[in-house]
Amino acid sequence: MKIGVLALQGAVIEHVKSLKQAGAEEVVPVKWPKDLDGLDGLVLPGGESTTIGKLMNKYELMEPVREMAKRGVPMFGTCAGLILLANRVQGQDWVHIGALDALVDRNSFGRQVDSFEADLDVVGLEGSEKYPAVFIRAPHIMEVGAGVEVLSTVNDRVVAARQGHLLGASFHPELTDDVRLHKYFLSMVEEAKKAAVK
Ligand SMILES: NC(=O)CC[C@H](N)C(=O)O
Repeated sequence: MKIGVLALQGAVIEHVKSLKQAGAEEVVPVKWPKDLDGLDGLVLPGGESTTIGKLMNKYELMEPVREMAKRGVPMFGTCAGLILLANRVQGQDWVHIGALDALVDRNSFGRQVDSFEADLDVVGLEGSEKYPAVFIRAPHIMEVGAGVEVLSTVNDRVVAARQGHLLGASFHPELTDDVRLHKYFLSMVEEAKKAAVK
């Protein structure tokens, strides 16, 4: 299993570590289109979505990543990565990858609480302990399409969701020691691989 982490800006090394801890055999940083070759899954880290989007265009990664999403390669977008993955962004007339059927609102938790932690119930994770989530100038999901499963909410706001091979979270799972969400993503990658073999 080979997982890529988009490495243009943001929390890259932390995702690499978490993925390895969660059991990924090979994790590679993605900077150039050739780095996408042979990936079984791709993580889109947090940072600043406008900047990452611009860099994806500059490094000619946007089109191939869109194609991969269409082909069913599993992708996990966290924070800015969720914004990159969404097919609608509130108040913005453009999208980036545009794959996850969701309307996302940027920086939606207000200035005074730009960063906070919350213990969440997340559907599909191992065990019954709450998941410690770190939110940094985080987006939230305002609406989801019919094929999207809501995995977690904070104050009635959707902060994690899945649509088949696509996973998105408002928070930063790579900044905690709890790697259950990364494990969950790896299980999606396994599923996709099995489906492809059949
Ligand atoms: N921590 C983050 O990734 C913040 C996301 C950032 N506020 C954006 O809109 O892109």
